[in-house]
Amino acid sequence: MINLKNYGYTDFFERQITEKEKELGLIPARIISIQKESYKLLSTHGENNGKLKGSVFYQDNELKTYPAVGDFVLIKANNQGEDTIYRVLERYSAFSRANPSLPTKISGASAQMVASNFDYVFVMTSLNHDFNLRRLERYLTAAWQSGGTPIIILTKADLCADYEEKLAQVEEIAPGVAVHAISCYTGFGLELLNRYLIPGKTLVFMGSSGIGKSSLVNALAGKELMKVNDIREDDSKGHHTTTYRQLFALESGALIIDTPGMRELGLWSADEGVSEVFSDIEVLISSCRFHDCHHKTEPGCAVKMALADGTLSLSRYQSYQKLEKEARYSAKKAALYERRLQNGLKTGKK
Ligand SMILES: Nc1nc2c(ncn2[C@@H]2O[C@H](COP(=O)(O)OP(=O)(O)OP(=O)(O)O)[C@@H](O)[C@H]2O)c(=O)[nH]1
Ligand SMILES: [Zn+2]
Repeated sequence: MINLKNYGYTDFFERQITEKEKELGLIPARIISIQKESYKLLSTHGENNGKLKGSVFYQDNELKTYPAVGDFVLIKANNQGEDTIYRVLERYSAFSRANPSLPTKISGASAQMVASNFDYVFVMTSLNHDFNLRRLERYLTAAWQSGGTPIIILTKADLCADYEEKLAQVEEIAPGVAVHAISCYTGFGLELLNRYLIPGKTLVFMGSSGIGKSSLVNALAGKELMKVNDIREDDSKGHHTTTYRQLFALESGALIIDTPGMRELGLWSADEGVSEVFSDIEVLISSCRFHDCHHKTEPGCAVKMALADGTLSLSRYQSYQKLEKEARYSAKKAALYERRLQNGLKTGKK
């Protein structure tokens, strides 16, 4: 019999099951892949296909949370055919695709969830063409916001003569985040990643196409689980090779989620994430003489001073301003939507 604990099931989920649900005979399962409308599940009964319980999911479209890969759901197991999915248990971390008109916080249904219940987010960029600190900041912001712990992975170290300098640049923009330079070709740096391959813990990968995600998955697995796309190194224009959604276990007992949606993540709402990534700037701001300082002409402005003496680079400050503005914008949208939703509920409309 399968022990769901080996697949990340914890008390956090167990506590969410009501007495009534237990009486109904519902049991937990983890979603391990989704293809169109068809779900693949893992429960104590083993692997099976599942379908949504229609009466629960289709009537209440706006508020229902649809399952994503990584979710723990409650099912009625069926030994003859498909299991029936009753509901999605609350997630401790999640990524969803950008949908600015329907913020994820409020509507799990419309903002498409692409992965959930992961512990580590491998934020990846290659040390050659893809290397871009500003993009890394955006990924990092989204990673913090997802609820997972970001780990930065700089790939293709074998193609970069000055990787130590780049590593230092990354450490500067990512205070408190572990940064690893690796090469899947030479094996350089890979053994240091073993510390994240903990039984029952789930990993996701974030990064542009062609930076070596599949190669890393294969290296960690010790065998070819993912097809590696052979792109020419001189143009770096890989195309998406992974077209199926999956959650699978490595020999170490760690779990990996790799879904196509993870590869298309944008940055939509970064409210909490921004202060994590730019904590140095937030510290500066808090030491401006005026608490409502605009960091323009005010005397005693710590930001202006840091910009002047070079402790804060202009590009980093500009990137902070941009993300902070986006975060404020999406927070406003979220609030507006929430108000509309509540008004709708009060008047009985949905
Ligand atoms: N030089 C070098 N090339 C690498 C390394 N890792 C991967 N590559 C190459 O980079 C290309 C892309 O690798 P993939 O692992 O398919 O990258 P991916 O991020 O999974 O790409 P998508 O599936 O398109 O998202 C392939 O040609 C790999 O052989 C490395 O450590 N060093
Ligand atoms: Zn100021």
